[in-house]
Amino acid sequence: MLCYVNYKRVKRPVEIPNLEVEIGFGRGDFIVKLAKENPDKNFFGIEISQISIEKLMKRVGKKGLKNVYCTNVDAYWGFYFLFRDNYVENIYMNYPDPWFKKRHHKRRLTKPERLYMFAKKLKLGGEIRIRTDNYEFLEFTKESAKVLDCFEVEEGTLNVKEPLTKYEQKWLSMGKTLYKLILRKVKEPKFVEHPEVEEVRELFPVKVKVESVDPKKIESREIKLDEEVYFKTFKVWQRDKDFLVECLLSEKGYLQKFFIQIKRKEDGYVIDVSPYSEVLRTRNLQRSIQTVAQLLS
Ligand SMILES: C[S@@+](CC[C@H](N)C(=O)[O-])C[C@H]1O[C@@H](n2cnc3c(N)ncnc32)[C@H](O)[C@@H]1O
Repeated sequence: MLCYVNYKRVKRPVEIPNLEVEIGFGRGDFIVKLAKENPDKNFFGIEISQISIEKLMKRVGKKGLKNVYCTNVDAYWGFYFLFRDNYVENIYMNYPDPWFKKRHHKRRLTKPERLYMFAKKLKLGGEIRIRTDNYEFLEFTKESAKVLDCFEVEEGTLNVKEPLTKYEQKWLSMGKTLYKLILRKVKEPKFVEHPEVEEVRELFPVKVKVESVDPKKIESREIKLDEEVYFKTFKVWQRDKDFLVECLLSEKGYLQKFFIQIKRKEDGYVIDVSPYSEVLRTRNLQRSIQTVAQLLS
């Protein structure tokens, strides 16, 4: 959930001083070590794996660390929504998925549009510190950095005495060569086209004047709302005269799962996002509510 950090609601942009961010912390060994060794700094982990989040929070709680934050979202959108420009002191990526196949390169964390977002939010003089076992990934990242034209680049092989993370341990035990790549921000990045999501101040409920609701009209539908914007409905639950629709909205890769409620009123039904769903209010979320209304009427 985007507006939550450790299940506590946070205001956006995040106001946490001396902040460093680890992307894809996995088991969390590195971020926990950093936090213990640097009590005067704060560390923010971004992970798409919910299990990793749960594990990190448990560990942080047990150790009583007060300087670790984390959130469960894709790193690009985490940076996009949470941080101000020129805010983050350093960014760490340890052994990001290399996505070997060419057709999967678009998933790489360091493709230009993603690196652009990380660079924008990084302070001048701050560094993106990457470790990888995959030289081709390192070369790819250097190419992206060239496009942005805002980094001083430093690279080399790693001489590791004590493994930092689970993956580092794994690659070392296999005798692999490990590499480091440091991208130091020395100026603002050149503009690169990147995905954006339009937020709105409020979502408005939509009224439909129908006698009854036929769940078949709204169940298991997939509707393309725009380029790279898909709205899906799944199951519909009925409770007395009201309904709840399970929904998914994918906007340029930013995913929201939520429920839409359809409430019986005297002269028809009112359709709105369920108060039990935590959502980011976007233009396309409003269109999703309108779409359900259209399907019903
Ligand atoms: C190969 S593992 C490395 C884990 C850890 N850094 C280590 O060295 O042991 C990659 C991690 O990145 C996370 N990840 C992949 N894509 C991500 C994304 N777009 N945003 C945030 N985390 C991501 C995965 O869930 C996984 O935990």
